[in-house]
Order: sequence, then C-alpha cells, then structure tokens
Amino acid sequence: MKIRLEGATLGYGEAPVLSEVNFSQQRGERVVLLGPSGAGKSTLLMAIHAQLAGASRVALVPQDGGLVPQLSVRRNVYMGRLDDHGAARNLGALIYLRRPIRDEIDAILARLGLQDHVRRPVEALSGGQRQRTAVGRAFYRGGDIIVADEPVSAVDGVQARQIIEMIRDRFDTALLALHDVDLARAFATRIVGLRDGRIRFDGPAEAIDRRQIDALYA
Ligand SMILES: Nc1ncnc2c1ncn2[C@@H]1O[C@H](COP(=O)(O)OP(=O)(O)OP(=O)(O)O)[C@@H](O)[C@H]1O
Repeated sequence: MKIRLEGATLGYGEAPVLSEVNFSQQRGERVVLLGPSGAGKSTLLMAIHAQLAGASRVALVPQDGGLVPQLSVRRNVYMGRLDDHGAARNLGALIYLRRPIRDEIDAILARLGLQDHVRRPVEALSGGQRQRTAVGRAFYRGGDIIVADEPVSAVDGVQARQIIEMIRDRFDTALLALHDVDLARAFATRIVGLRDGRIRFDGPAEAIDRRQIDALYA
C-alpha cells in the first residue's frame, strides 16, 4: 500500500482545485480530512483512491454512495466484491445469491441496522439507509484501507458514532473526510485541515487544537 503525493496539482479542468499538495499516509494511520465545503476534501480523496486502485484492495465509500437504485440492498452490498468473480457468476448473482454469501451480507447489514431492508430496492430507502448500504458494501469488500467521503453525514449522531467505531474495528488504515469535528477527533490518529485547496495543517490528532480547526471554517 503506497500513498504519496508530492507537489501534486489536482483538479478537473484548467483551474486546479489543489496545488502543490504533499501528502503521504502509512499503514496503520487513521487520517481524517477536515475543512469547509469546497475545500477540496473529495478531490484529494479521489486522487488517493486512484493512486491506490489496482495495487491495493480499497474499500471505498464515495460521497454520492455509488449505489444502483433499482437493485436490492443485498445486491448492492454484493457489488463490493464484483471484481473477485467472473462475469458469469456475477450475472447469476443478479438472479440468485448463494446461501453463504447471503448470510455474510445479511450479518453486515444487521450490524448496520438494515436487517429489515435487505430485499428492498435502494431507491425506496431513506438517505441514511442508503448511506448505511454504501458503508455495508465497503465492509463486505474489506481490504487494506477504507477510503470514505463523509460516510456518516446522513445518519443520526448515535448511528454515526457506531458506524465510525465499526470502521475503526474493521480497518487498520483509513482515510476519511468528515464534517463532525468531535467524531474526527474520536476516530483519527492524524488530522489534515484543508481550506481553499490547500493543506493548512497536518498532524497527530492530539496535537491539533480547537483554534486551528475553527480557523478552517472561519
Ligand atoms: N467534477 C468536478 N468538476 C469540476 N469541478 C469540481 C468537480 N468536483 C468538484 N469540483 C470543484 O472542486 C472544488 C473542491 O471540491 P471538493 O468536492 O473536492 O470539496 P469538498 O471539500 O469535498 O467539499 P464538500 O464538503 O462540499 O464535499 C470545488 O470548488 C468544486 O466546485
């Protein structure tokens, strides 16, 4: 697993969103990106995901969930391992999921409080239920690292804390964008503050003080 950006410029068209970015992450670190809307958190996350993809197994929770609305919760979770199987098996899984697979998926969904929704199409779910489905897919996938873009923004505070704890228990290495500063502090070993496309601070969670964080959002 190698995460290293040196002097990177990241963006979508002509104008860069992030310039001269230096960022690296070691195995075992839980890094949280903080910063106001538009600071560049998603841009940085997706650049790192692109760097990891192929070389490492990454569990991804994209900001928009990336779910297939017409398919059931269970099948959306199954998608987490789509690339472990051939096309024939995946096509078959659209019609029938074998018992051991179903049981494994359902156990994850139960831990996320979705046991009563496993057969429902994602399009019939609430925003928070969808978000938990996307998290479930990442758990089912597993891997060397989880990269998650505001994975608990649509659930209530109690659920958010539970899900963040589940992420911590399941993945040694994590890179998350979060809005909730207290949650970030509880989870992270390291906090990176972004504002206007620049990294304003980057250090051990316990060394980052409230003033630095408030300045991001001022
Ligand atoms: N697909 C895109 N095409 C062009 N510009 C984009 C695209 N996605 C994001 N941007 C721009 O890049 C900048 C940073 O956006 P980004 O999504 O990385 O911020 P963020 O910190 O994740 O914000 P939020 O907390 O609102 O998700 C913004 O100015 C945004 O308008």
